[in-house]
Amino acid sequence: MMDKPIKRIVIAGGGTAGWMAAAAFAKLLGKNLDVSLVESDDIPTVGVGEATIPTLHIFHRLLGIEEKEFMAATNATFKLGISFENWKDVNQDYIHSFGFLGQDCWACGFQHFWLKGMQKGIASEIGDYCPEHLASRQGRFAVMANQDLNHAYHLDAGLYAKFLRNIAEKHGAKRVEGKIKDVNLDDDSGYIKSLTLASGEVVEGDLFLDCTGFRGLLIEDALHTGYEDWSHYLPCDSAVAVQTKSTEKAVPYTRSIARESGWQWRIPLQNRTGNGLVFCSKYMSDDDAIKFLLDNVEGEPINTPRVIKYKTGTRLKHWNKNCIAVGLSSGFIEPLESTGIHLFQRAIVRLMQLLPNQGINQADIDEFNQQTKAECDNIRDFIILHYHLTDRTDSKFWRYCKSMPITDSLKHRMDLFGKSGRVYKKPDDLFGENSWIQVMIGQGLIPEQYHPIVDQMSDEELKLFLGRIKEGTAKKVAQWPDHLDFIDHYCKAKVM
Ligand SMILES: Cc1cc2nc3c(=O)[nH]c(=O)nc-3n(C[C@H](O)[C@H](O)[C@H](O)COP(=O)(O)OP(=O)(O)OC[C@H]3O[C@@H](n4cnc5c(N)ncnc54)[C@H](O)[C@@H]3O)c2cc1C
Repeated sequence: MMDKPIKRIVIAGGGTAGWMAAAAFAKLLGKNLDVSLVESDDIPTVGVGEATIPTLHIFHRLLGIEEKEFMAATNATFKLGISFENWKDVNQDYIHSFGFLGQDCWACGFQHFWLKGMQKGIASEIGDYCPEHLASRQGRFAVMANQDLNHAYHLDAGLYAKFLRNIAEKHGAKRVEGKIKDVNLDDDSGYIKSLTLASGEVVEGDLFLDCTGFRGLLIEDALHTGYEDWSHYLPCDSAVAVQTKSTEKAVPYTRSIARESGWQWRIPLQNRTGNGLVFCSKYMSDDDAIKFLLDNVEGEPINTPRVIKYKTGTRLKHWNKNCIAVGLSSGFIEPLESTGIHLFQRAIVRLMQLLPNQGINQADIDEFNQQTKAECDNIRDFIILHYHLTDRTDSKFWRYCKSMPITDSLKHRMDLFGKSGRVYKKPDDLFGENSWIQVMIGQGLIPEQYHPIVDQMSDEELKLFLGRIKEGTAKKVAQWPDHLDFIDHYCKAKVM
């Protein structure tokens, strides 16, 4: 253990994770902490990670970030959910929106009322009862007083890091340019003492955040923490990314299009579109993936496609000795539900909440690792669900996904929903009931029965109940302007 108080935080790496951490520590704890960030201009950031989820609001509120200013600075658009195309089967689509479905009652969720409505032919698709879902389909968006749409953003990752760097430096964080050559450990404790840069400069610290991306220079190369491999559940291990000129109006959702050996993303920004193909190298070569992606983008490419290799899984400990892995150094689940930046933010806020005052103790480390593991396990299950619960058998990749072993926890969730339409949120669940319901139904799992309380309503009452919610949703959404028109007056990018 380390007895001395923590006074110096050293962040290794200046990608999204590094600058998020630097901005948060400098702004929120910087009066008593010395925050420095080491990065090398010679080592590029991974340069992807442009779709977010609504929890980013929490991080921005903590940092006092104003939405309009942040959106204009990062060419951001709004995101109300993800359109999953070809996932259940070829030519079958659904939307996982960030919104709430219909109206629950004390005994059960809205899906039970909807289910009976469908059986009786008096209900329509479940998204008709959710404003975020309907607004996605209609390409509308608005921020209005007393009417908070659950939204996130599509942003330019490079500009976001720059935006956060300004905040970090304004609050006293120091940037050190240089390539980390050696990580120096204390002979007795094995704790990290310092980093030696290629220039010979030595950067000393008390607590080190490893934000060096997939390299994991501190957490793995120096501390040999180990990795839990999830590739048997999440077999995609490669991605190719390319940016293109915009050809159409930016939609307020991410597109995720299932392909023969993986899936393709399309993320619309104000000035361009981010595209990528996530694929499994066992079934597709890098060259084929590049060709496939270029053949399936709209708009002229504005950079050269880049292939990124990874192994899905998680670090065995996210906090080891005096080093905390934040960002891709901590593991990688998969970008399907845009959970990367959320996990960085959780690691940073969790660390600040558990930050020891007088030295590091094992109880804090264990608590941090236990909370992180529970959160990652739940997200992993949610992602596996999309791949496993499919009718697709048209390629080796999809046949593997459909028949692969899944975790007991996911099996239980699927059985519970399939039998009785029930979903329970676990304490560490990032994705709430509405998310699980939309994806399970979207992927084709329709519950066998609805809750008996639904029969308290006559068919006529049920029809009125469902009709009232559907009409109210449609009326509300019809008032909102076109997504891009709204952006134009609300947060138009300064430089396009
Ligand atoms: C294909 C793909 C798609 C993704 N999509 C999303 C998404 O849509 N939404 C989402 O939330 N997340 C997504 N992510 C996850 C994540 O948000 C991004 O990958 C994120 O940009 C990674 O940031 P990072 O800071 O961990 O790593 P990096 O961007 O790789 O940054 C590493 C930093 O470490 C520095 N560094 C490394 N070695 C040294 C050294 N020896 N000396 C000095 N400096 C060094 C580099 O210079 C760099 O600054 C995606 C990830 C992948 C792989």
